[in-house]
Amino acid sequence: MAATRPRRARIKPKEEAAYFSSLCKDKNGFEVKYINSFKGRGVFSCCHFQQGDFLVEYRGEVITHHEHENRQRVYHDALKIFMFEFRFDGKQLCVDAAKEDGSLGRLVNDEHVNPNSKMKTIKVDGKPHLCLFALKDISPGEEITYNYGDFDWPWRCKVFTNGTKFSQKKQHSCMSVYYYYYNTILTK
Ligand SMILES: C[S@@+](CC[C@H](N)C(=O)[O-])C[C@H]1O[C@@H](n2cnc3c(N)ncnc32)[C@H](O)[C@@H]1O
Repeated sequence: MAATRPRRARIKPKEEAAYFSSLCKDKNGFEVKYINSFKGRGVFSCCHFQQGDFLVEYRGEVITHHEHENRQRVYHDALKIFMFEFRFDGKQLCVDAAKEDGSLGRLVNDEHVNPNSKMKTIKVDGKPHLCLFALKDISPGEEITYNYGDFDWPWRCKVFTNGTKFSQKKQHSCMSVYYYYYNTILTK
C-alpha cells in the first residue's frame, strides 16, 4: 500500500494574522510595484492565496481620536490618507501609518467595485490590529486591494476632459470608458 504523506494543517488565518502582528513583520508572498504617477505604488501577490487567508497588516501607530484630530491639523493632505479610523471596544481609534517604515499594508490601494481583500480588526494581547484577509482566491501577479469605505475619494470621481463628472453609480457602467481614457491618454 502506498504511503500517504500527512496533509499539513492550514494555519488558521486569524492565528497567522496575530502571529505576524505580534512580530511587527509582513509575511512573504508580496512585492511592491510602482504602477503609475496617478496611483503610485501598489502591493502585488507573488503566490496563490486562498479565500479567507490572512494577507497583510495595516501597521502603524495606534492613536486616540483626540490625537487623530491633532495630527489632522498639522499633516499635509498626502499624509492624512494614511490615517485609518476604526472602532474598538467602544472607542474611536486610528492607525497612523504615515511613516514610511517599509510595511506593506500602508501601500495597498483602494478598489470599491471589486476588491479582493477586506480589512478586519483583530485583538492581540488586548490590543487592536487592522488586518487584510482575502475575499477570494488570489493568483500571482494580482494587485491586493480593499474598499477604503464609503467616501467620495478623489480618484473615484472621474472628471473627463470635457468637464463631465461621473457620479459613483454612473461610474460603474463608465468604468471601461474611463480605463480606456486612463490607459491611452493619462498615462502616455
Ligand atoms: C494609503 S495610500 C496607498 C499607497 C499609494 N499608492 C502610494 O504609492 O503610497 C493611498 C493613496 O494611493 C492612491 N490610491 C489608492 N487607491 C487608488 C485608486 N484606486 N486609484 C488611484 N489612486 C489610488 C491615492 O493617491 C491615495 O491617496
